[in-house]
Amino acid sequence: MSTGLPPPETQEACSVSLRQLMVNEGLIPSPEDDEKRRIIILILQRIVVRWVRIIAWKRRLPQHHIDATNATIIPYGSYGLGVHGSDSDIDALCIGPFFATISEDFFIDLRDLLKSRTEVSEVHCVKDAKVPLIRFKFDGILVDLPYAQLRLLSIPNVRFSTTLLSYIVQTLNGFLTASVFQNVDVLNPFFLRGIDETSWRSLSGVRANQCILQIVPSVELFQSLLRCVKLWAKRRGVYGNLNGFFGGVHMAILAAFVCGYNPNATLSSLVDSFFNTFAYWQWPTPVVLLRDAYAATGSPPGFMPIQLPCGGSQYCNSNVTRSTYCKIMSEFIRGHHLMKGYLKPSFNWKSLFEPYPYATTYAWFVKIHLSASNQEGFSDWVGWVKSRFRSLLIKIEEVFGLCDPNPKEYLEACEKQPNIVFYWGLHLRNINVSDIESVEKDFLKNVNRGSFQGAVGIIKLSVVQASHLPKNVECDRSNRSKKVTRTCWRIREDKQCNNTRGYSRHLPGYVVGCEKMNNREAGSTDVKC
Ligand SMILES: Nc1ncnc2c1ncn2[C@@H]1O[C@H](COP(=O)(O)OP(=O)(O)OP(=O)(O)O)[C@@H](O)[C@H]1O
Ligand SMILES: [Mg+2]
Ligand SMILES: [Mg+2]
Repeated sequence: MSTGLPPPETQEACSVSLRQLMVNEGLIPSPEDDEKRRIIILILQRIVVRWVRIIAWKRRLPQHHIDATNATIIPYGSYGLGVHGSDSDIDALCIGPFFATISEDFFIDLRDLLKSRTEVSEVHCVKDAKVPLIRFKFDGILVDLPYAQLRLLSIPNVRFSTTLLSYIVQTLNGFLTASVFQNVDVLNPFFLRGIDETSWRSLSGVRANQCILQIVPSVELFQSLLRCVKLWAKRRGVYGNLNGFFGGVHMAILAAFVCGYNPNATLSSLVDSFFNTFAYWQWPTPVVLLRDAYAATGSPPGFMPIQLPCGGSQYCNSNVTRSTYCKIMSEFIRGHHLMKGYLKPSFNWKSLFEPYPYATTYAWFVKIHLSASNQEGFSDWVGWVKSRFRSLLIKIEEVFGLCDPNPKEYLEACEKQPNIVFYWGLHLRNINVSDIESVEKDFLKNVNRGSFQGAVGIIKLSVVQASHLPKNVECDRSNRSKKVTRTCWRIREDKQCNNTRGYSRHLPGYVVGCEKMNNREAGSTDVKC
C-alpha cells in the first residue's frame, strides 16, 4: 500500500544535491578557518584569566584567592551553534567573578588588555546596548564580547562546552557558601541567583543556544537546515534585524522549531517543512520552542514574535514592520511554492536561492546616502544611523506605502569621501518625489535626538528610478577605501569581493505595538497587507 510519501531514496538524493550546493556556495568554513577561530577562543580564554587575576590583585584579595580566581569564555551565536560562515563574527560571552565589575574592570581594564595585543584592532565598547559588549577584531575576525558577572570566585574554563566538569565556589566576605561541586552547569539557576539584570541578559544567548541544541533531534541536520535557510534569507533580502528582517537568532529558532516537529526527516524534507510551516503560520501567534515558558508569558510583542528559548518569557528583539512582514511572508510563500516540486527530476535548488531581483521588481527606490569627510569614526556613525532605520522605514511607510529595505549596502565609487548607499524599493508606481523631504527631515531629527557622541556625517535621502541603480550591486574593492565599515550586513554575491561583514554598533530597540495582519492567501505569492 502506498504511504503517499516519496521513497526515501528520492529524499536522500535530493538532500545530497542540496548538500553539494552548500559546499559550492562556500557555506561550510574551511578547516583552517575553524582552527583560527578555535585558537582565538583559546587566546581570549587566557586573556580573561590574566585579566581577573590582575583585578583580584588590584582589589587586594588574599593570594590564595588570586590563585583560585578565574574567568571563562563561552562561544554562542552562530559560532556556538556550529553554523558560522567564513564571514560570521565570533560571539563569545565572558563570565567573570563577583569582584570584576562591568563598568570599570571589563570596559576599562579588559579593553586596555585587549588593545595591547598586536592581533587586536578596532576595539569599541558598546555600553548603551541591551547587551553591552566589547567589539573588536582579532586577527581580522570580528568578535562580540559581552560580560556576565556571577557571584562566584572561580569560573573554570569551559571552552566549547557549557557544562562544567567541576568548579569551586568559595566563601569570601561571607558572600558565598564554601562547597565543591562536580559536573555542574554554570547556567544552573542555582548559580545565577542574585546576578544583575545585564548579566542575565548577556547569558540569554548562551542559554538559548544550549536549549536549541538540546531540543533538536539531530544537531547535524539542524545545522545544515539553518545554513540553508540563512543562505535563502540573505539571497532573498530578508536577513538583517536592523532592516526589519530576521537575524541569526530568529532563523535558528525557526529552524529548531521545524527540526523538533520532524524527528525522522531528511535535510530536503526539512527545508520543505520549513517553508510549509511558516508560509501558513498565523502570526502574531508566537513561535515557541519551550511550551512551559510560553504559558507564563503575556501578549507577545510585534508582528512576528519569536520567543527566546532561555527560560523566562523573553522574546527576540525584532524590528519587523508592516512592510518587512509582507516581504518575509511573500518569500516564505514563494519558497513553499517552489518546494512543492522539489522531488521532481527537473527541480534545481538554485531557484530557491535566486538573488532577489530588486531592479525589475520596483520602479522607484528611496536612496539613502551616508557620507563623511574622513574615515575616522565613520563606521561608528553609520552604525548609529542604522540603529535608527526602523523609524525611517515607518516614516516611509506613512508617506510612500510599503517599502522593501534592501539590506545590501552599496558604494558610490566615484566619490572620494567615505560613503555608504542603500536603495530601498517602493511599491507605489506613481509617487510624489518631493515627499521625500518630509521623510528626510523626520529622520534627521530622529538621528540627532540620540546620545551619539562621535563625529557625525551627512545623510541625504532622495527618490530615484530603477534605472539609477548601480549596475554592479556589490562593492568594487578597487574603489573602496581601505578601512571598510563594520556597520552593516554585507551579502556575499560576488565571489571576487572580499567578504567583510559589518555590524551596527547599537542593538536596535524593541518593536513598539502590535498590528494584526489580514490572513493571507497561501495559494498566492502576493501577500495582501
Ligand atoms: N534581536 C535579538 N534578540 C535576541 N537576541 C539576539 C538578537 N540579536 C542577537 N542576539 C543574540 O546574540 C547572538 C549573536 O547574534 P548575531 O547577530 O551575531 O547573530 P548570529 O546568530 O551569530 O548569526 P551570524 O552568523 O549572522 O553572526 C544571537 O545568537 C543571540 O543570542
Ligand atoms: Mg554572530
Ligand atoms: Mg554578533
